[in-house]
Amino acid sequence: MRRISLSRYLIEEQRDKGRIDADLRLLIEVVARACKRISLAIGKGELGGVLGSAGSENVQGEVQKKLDVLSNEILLEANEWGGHLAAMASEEMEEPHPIPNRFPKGEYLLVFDPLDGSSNIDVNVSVGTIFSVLRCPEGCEPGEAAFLQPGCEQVAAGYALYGPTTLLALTLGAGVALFTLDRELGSFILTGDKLQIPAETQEFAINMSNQRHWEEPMQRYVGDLLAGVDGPRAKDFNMRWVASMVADVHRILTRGGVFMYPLDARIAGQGGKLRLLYEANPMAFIVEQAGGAASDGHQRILDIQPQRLHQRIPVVLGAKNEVATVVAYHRGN
Ligand SMILES: O=P(O)(O)OC[C@H]1O[C@](O)(COP(=O)(O)O)[C@@H](O)[C@@H]1O
Ligand SMILES: [Mg+2]
Ligand SMILES: [Mg+2]
Repeated sequence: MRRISLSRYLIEEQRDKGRIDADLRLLIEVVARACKRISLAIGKGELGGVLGSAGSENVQGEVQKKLDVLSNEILLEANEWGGHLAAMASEEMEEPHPIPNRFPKGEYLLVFDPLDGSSNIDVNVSVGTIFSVLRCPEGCEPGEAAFLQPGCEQVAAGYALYGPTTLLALTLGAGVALFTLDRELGSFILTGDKLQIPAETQEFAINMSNQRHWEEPMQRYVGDLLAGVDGPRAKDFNMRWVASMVADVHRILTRGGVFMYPLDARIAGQGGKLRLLYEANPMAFIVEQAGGAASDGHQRILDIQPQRLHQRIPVVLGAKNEVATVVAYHRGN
């Protein structure tokens, strides 16, 4: 593998392969720079005064951590003046944030979960940032309607994982590349290319404490996994649950598996737990680009037409054959 920097990788994608234009290249550079700043803030922990609650709630009624607010501000501030965007939207903001008139504007839309896995911050477990890039439709007003595009329209998506090392996974629609932050150089360096998720797996990720609230097909499916070698699946399954989607999806990208956050009776009214535009769609894009699949249990996530900016959906993603099996259980097969 050529240990090239993210900048060099993006220049090659633009100049040699013609996959992206200069604006998209620079936009991703800005997002990566913001992720480096978030990584530094997280690394300081208690010493940087960044742990704990911010004493506020976001639009979805969730208590905001100081790092939720800080990460959102870092991403907003870094991208505002870049000149490549029409607007941004985030988990932490009720409405989209149009680029102020004093800054140059571009034709892209950026939507992000600035800090994913907030419940893990204070216990020093991996968290991440998830982002998705869309094109602002021709002549669009950069309001909510502009963002309501199905995930198959994404032109780029990625996540930063702030773990023992800081990683950046990126897709531009032609495979998934992985970069590791070299802390001395301050650069993301290519350490994985054309990542592939094996079609078969014996590992699943789900919050088992919600079991009694799931719908019948999910109860049956997970019941059959737990029955192991003596059950209908005739093999033993291992289970992992970090409770940071970025970390759980990254494990699947690295060693395979299936990740699920299904509908449960308590959250049925809100459609699910995970957010379509800035959690499910970017992760579905990455997983499909790595040869995996992503479904809400019934249909391909990337085909879903969003109705609202903060819409939630059930998510099943990872190993292609295992996702197909989950869908078959939902069809009653
Ligand atoms: O606490 P639970 O129910 O296990 O849920 C964990 C899920 O919630 C999330 O933390 C939601 O993300 P936020 O921290 O951005 O709200 C996912 O990352 C994770 O998969
Ligand atoms: Mg999240
Ligand atoms: Mg979040």
